[in-house]
Amino acid sequence: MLEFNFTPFPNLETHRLNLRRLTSTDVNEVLALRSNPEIMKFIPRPLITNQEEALEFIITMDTTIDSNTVINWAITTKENDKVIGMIGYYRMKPENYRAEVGYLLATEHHGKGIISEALQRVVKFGFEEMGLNSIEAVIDPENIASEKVLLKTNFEKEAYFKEYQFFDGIFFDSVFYSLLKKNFEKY
Ligand SMILES: CC(=O)SCCNC(=O)CCNC(=O)[C@H](O)C(C)(C)COP(=O)(O)OP(=O)(O)OC[C@H]1O[C@@H](n2cnc3c(N)ncnc32)[C@H](O)[C@@H]1OP(=O)(O)O
Repeated sequence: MLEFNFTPFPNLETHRLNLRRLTSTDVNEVLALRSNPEIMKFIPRPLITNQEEALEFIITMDTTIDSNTVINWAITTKENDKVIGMIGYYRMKPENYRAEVGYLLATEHHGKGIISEALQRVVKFGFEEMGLNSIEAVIDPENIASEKVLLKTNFEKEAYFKEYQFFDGIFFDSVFYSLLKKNFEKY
């Protein structure tokens, strides 16, 4: 079974971005991201509605990183340490050397290739540092922007599950994408 170790926290860097640990000082940015119905439209999680819930989210992330069960990075630009998005492996399947990646980004930064850039780095970390053999991403079939990000990062569409998830009284279809280590290594 694969074992993860996120201590010390792995800060990552890309051409334009820093990927760092969330701290309690990021509470307003986390609240802005997770309370925005437009950003959360395709993410089946309850909206965060106040600072207390945002702080609780940060503390939960911190605890799960400490226990090596989840890893989440705050995305900032190199010019400004303010959080503009988040990316992470939110569901681990260590017995299968596999993890599920997820991400979100503040609306004003959409369409500039930011998540593609962050994902490329996080995928590299997943294969080279975490020891993953495969990475999966689960998206809503209407989430075209997320699909484009995955395809640009060489993920392949594997399956379409009808009414796979139940959230807020509705059954949602889910599309599964994955990237295998052996295919990542080709690029
Ligand atoms: C696996 C998962 O985590 S699923 C959940 C993903 N997160 C969300 O849905 C949260 C809300 N959405 C977002 O935060 C962002 O839109 C993301 C994360 C999906 C994409 O981040 P971005 O940094 O904007 O992506 P990036 O700029 O790399 O690429 C997006 C591409 O989709 C395109 N696009 C964006 N919206 C749309 C749309 N509605 N229809 C068609 N294309 C679109 C962009 O033009 C761009 O295309 P290009 O590569 O040809 O230029």
